[in-house]
Amino acid sequence: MKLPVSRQPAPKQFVSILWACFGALFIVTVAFLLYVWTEKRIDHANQQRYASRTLIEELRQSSDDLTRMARSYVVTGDPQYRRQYQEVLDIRDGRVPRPQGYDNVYWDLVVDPAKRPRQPGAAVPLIDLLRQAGFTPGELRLLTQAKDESDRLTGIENKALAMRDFGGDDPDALAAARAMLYDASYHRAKAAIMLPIAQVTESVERRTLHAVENTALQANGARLGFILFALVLVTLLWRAKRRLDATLGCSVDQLQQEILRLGRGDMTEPPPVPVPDNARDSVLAWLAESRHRLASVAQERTDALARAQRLGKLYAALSQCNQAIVRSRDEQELFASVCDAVVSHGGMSLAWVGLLDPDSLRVTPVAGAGDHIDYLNQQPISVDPALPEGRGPAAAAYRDDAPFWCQDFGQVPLSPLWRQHSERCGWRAAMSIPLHRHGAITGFISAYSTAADAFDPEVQALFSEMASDIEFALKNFDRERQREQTDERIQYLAHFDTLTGLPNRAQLQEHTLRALDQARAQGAPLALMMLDLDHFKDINDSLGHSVGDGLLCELAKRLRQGLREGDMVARLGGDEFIFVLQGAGAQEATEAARKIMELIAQPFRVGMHDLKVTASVGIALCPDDGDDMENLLQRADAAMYQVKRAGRHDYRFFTAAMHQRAARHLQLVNLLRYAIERGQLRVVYQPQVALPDQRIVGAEALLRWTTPELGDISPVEFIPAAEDSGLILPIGAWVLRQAVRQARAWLDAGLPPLVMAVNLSATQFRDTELPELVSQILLEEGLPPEYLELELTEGVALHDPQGAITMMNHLHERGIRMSIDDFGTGYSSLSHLKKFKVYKLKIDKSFVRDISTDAEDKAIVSAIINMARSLGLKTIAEGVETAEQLAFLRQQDCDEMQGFYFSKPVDAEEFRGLLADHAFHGSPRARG
Ligand SMILES: Nc1nc2c(ncn2[C@@H]2O[C@H](COP(=O)(O)O[C@H]3[C@@H](O)[C@H](n4cnc5c(=O)[nH]c(N)nc54)O[C@@H]3COP(=O)(O)O)[C@@H](O)[C@H]2O)c(=O)[nH]1
Repeated sequence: MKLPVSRQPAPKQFVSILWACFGALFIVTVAFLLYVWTEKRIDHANQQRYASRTLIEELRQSSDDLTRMARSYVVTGDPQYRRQYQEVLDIRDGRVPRPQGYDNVYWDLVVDPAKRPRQPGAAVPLIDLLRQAGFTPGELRLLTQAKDESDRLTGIENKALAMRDFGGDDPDALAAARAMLYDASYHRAKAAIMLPIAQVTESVERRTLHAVENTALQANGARLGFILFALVLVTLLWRAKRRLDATLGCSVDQLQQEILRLGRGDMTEPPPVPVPDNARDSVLAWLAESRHRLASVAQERTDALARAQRLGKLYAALSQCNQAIVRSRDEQELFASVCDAVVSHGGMSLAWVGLLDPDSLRVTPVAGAGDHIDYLNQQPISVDPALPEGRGPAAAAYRDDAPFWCQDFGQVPLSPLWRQHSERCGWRAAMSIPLHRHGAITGFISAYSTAADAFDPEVQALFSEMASDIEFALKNFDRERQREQTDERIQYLAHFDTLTGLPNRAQLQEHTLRALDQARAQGAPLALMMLDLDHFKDINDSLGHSVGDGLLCELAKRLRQGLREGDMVARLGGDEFIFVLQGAGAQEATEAARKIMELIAQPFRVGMHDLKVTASVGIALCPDDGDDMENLLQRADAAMYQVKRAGRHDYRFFTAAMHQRAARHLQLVNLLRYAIERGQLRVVYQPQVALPDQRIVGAEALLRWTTPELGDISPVEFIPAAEDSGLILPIGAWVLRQAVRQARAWLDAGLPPLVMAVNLSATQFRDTELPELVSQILLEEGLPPEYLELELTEGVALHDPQGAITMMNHLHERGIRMSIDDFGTGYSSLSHLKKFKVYKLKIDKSFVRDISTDAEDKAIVSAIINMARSLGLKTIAEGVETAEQLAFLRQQDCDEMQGFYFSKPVDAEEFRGLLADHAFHGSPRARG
């Protein structure tokens, strides 16, 4: 790895010195070699001097030896001397090898022949040795001269020797021979030999000494140079060492120690060899810096590794969290798993999840894992900044609605409370992330670490991802819970009535089937009872549906109380309830019905209202009236219907007669289906007369139905059947068209204009198509809308006052008049009446019937007329049959009347006659 070294030692000076050292070393070496060479030359000169002297000495010595041997032989006659003489001569002339050490042993040979050294050497003539010995030419010439003189002398000696050999002991011969060796000529010859030898010896001595001295002088010079440059070298080496020390900054050993530490990867601080102040640019400083950088790199690597491990753990925690999301069945399990994962895999000291109460701003821990978990129980946690416990990590996350990261408690100003906790638990870092649900903070996931800076950006990203995964899981839990609730709701709706909580039709059916099976199996009786509140519709219409619903709920409670063990009460809808009484015969059913009616008889408190209600109850028995649910229901219904017809507030058992009535109802519905197409319907008209002058001002269209099978059938009977079967819509439209068409016809016939009143049933009035239908018929039949009046019963108008107002407004906008029929039988309030777009109230004939005799009816009729007047409405009294009734109505300023007193409903032709008659006579005429 290349280190970014800012400062490096400059080794240039050291290198220069080092090169100088090498140079000096070279010179020292050369000087030394020179010195050695000169010393060798001195040795050589000395050797040459010695060799020269030895050869000269040999020449001189051999000459002397020859003289002595010759003289000894001549004097003694000893042949040994004769042989030795010859031997010396042979050696000198190179005829026999020269013995080793010949120069200094020769005399010994003479003394002891047994010990003569005879180590052979080379056989070289002395003259050749002299020539090779490096003598100068002058010297060699002198030596050659000496040798030549010696050889001449040898001739004399040989003559003397021969004389001794041949003369024997002859004294003359001896004397002559001796004279030859001792005479003056011999001595001159001898001197002629020694003189050149002496000259050469002197010359050689002088010359070789001079050479030795010269060479010694050169050797001294070389030695001096060697010493001088050796000193220079030492100086340079000392300087180099100084420079090296300065460059290194420490000793080489210390440097080696440092490098070895570096090599071993030992980066501990502080370094064993401190960097002196004056060595800031040294190798040691560089090494220290490099080691510091390497230590930083190593630390970074260690940190990165630790971070990678931490991230790895957190990824494992995230993975665990995701697995928990998939596996957890509820939030509690999820939160616990997530906390476990964060602590066991994410390396956190503590993790917890708390839920926020948005009202109190309290955070309640619901799951946690790790050390110091007791803290969660001991310490109340809040996000309210006004409280001391409301200034922790969760509060910070809540304040910003964003993750809160505290990297070091030591660096963050904490409230004393949180500082105390962090010190006690050893926490250094903390985080809290808000968890959202439905767009609002629902809680927090928080974690604590004993390591500072535990939440670097990657860790933060992981925790944030974990939090969004948890939010995703919460959303899923919500969806799942909603689905379960929906399923439960569906289940509930499938089996229970939502308003009262009683079993519904489905559950009733299941229960009844089981109960019937049981009854059949045991041969036991069973009673099925149907209850319907009397005039419940009026309560609904007049006091509103909420009051009606409240009443039904209270009623349901009471009905439940009246049940025996094993019995069931169900609500079929509206105010209709069914009882299944197991094991009940007529006696038990009667007791049950009475008990229930007594319970109902007690007033009900619903909101502000004290309501007194009664009920009609029909009872069917199994097996007498049937042994299946459908039959029993039908028959209980028929019995209850009969109670209603008979004036309500009673109970009745099913009888055969009821069965007939139910059958007739069914028959009517079936026949009514084809009544229009079979031409069985017709419309009759009853005049409406103005009271002041008894003019016919209107007509009420009333439907009549005659069948071949059943003859005339009263609208009182077939209109409810038409309502029940839905046939009232086509039939009502047919009536409307007939009436409008008739009104147009009368107008076209020139008869006085009148208003045609047509009854509207509840179903027709609730039909949103009604305004369009009416307009269309008026348009098609060509009747202006002001000639049409739609009669709506008070009950229908009050059933849904708001809907009635809307419908009336629509009709009013089209110019169609509305009136309220059967007024007085309902509970119309003035506020409603004011909003109803009606122009006339029709006083119900039940009040008119007794106005002559009943003071209460008089008062009611009078009140209705006055109220209508105050509201700007007209009044018409129906069912006027007598002159007394008429007189009272006129006295009360009632506007119009309708009744048998004037005319029964008649067909169109007859009505036309009435109109013509009336127009002609201008006065009323009672009809029978
Ligand atoms: N939705 C529709 N309802 C209709 C239609 N035709 C009739 N009806 C309603 O049927 C009820 C019975 O009607 P009906 O038998 O025709 O009786 C009407 C009159 O004959 C009767 N009346 C009139 N004057 C007298 C009287 O002096 N004495 C007496 N006992 N009865 C009398 O009143 C009936 C009219 O009542 P009302 O409509 O309230 O003015 C009845 O409720 C009809 O509304 C139809 O086409 N559609």
